[in-house]
Amino acid sequence: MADDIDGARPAGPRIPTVIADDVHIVYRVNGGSAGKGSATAALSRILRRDKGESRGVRKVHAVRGVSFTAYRGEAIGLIGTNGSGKSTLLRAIAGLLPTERGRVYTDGQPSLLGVNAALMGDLTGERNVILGGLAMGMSREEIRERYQSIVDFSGINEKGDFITLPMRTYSSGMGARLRFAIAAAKDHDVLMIDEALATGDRKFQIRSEERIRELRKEAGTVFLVSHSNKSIRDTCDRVLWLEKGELLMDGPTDEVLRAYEKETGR
Ligand SMILES: Nc1ncnc2c1ncn2[C@@H]1O[C@H](COP(=O)(O)OP(=O)(O)OP(=O)(O)O)[C@@H](O)[C@H]1O
Repeated sequence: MADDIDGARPAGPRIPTVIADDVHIVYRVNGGSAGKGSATAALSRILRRDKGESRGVRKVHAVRGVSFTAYRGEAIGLIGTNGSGKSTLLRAIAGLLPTERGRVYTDGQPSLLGVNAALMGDLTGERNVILGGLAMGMSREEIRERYQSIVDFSGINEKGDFITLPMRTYSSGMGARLRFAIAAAKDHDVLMIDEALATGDRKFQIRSEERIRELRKEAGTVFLVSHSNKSIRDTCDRVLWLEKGELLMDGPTDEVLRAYEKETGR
């Protein structure tokens, strides 16, 4: 378990916020075409069908037996090469994917902030702030109070009045900044951020890293998926390293990143 390296964790007993107990996640994909074309593959498909297996459904075992306990005040980085199961694990913690085996226990409602978080492209940034706020359970009054600070935090209006344009006209970085600003306006029990920092520019990254540190002090738990080792180093005190769906390492940021960098050469 990681020791606190910068004193952000509140004193007193450690309170668990997320417990993953031997979690397995399996996707079922329709229309897969395993070995299509070869006579043996066709024969084995027919035999499988005879055994009652549904036609054309392939399974992807994306998370394999992951267990860990996260505590209040921790910022935990999730690292691993492409397709290692990071986003899938976050979605399972958020309750968006069922576990095939094992359980996820959470204290409070985890909020998942992905770069693809579902705001509406045809609505203006302004309307999306309201929509996002309502979706997070804020009242209209709370949204009105925080509206300006959300827009200021996002920096969307720094170069002109963009907040009144439809969100589909934003660059990917602008969209990610607005989504982060909306999610960060609320104190979360468990906030999960999927790559959001990587898309903003450096100035915005510094601002969002600052906000992550604040959220930790307010006793939430933050999970951050990122391919930027620097973002992970700057914000997290503990890191989970996933590879092929398995938890390879769980420990203090420096220790895990050093091993990861040695293994992957980056
Ligand atoms: N909706 C889906 N349906 C079927 N398989 C999926 C789906 N989403 C992800 N997978 C598979 O699950 C595995 C893990 O994917 P996941 O997106 O969790 O990885 P990741 O570590 O977040 O990758 P990246 O760093 O590239 O974002 C991969 O093999 C991927 O092909």
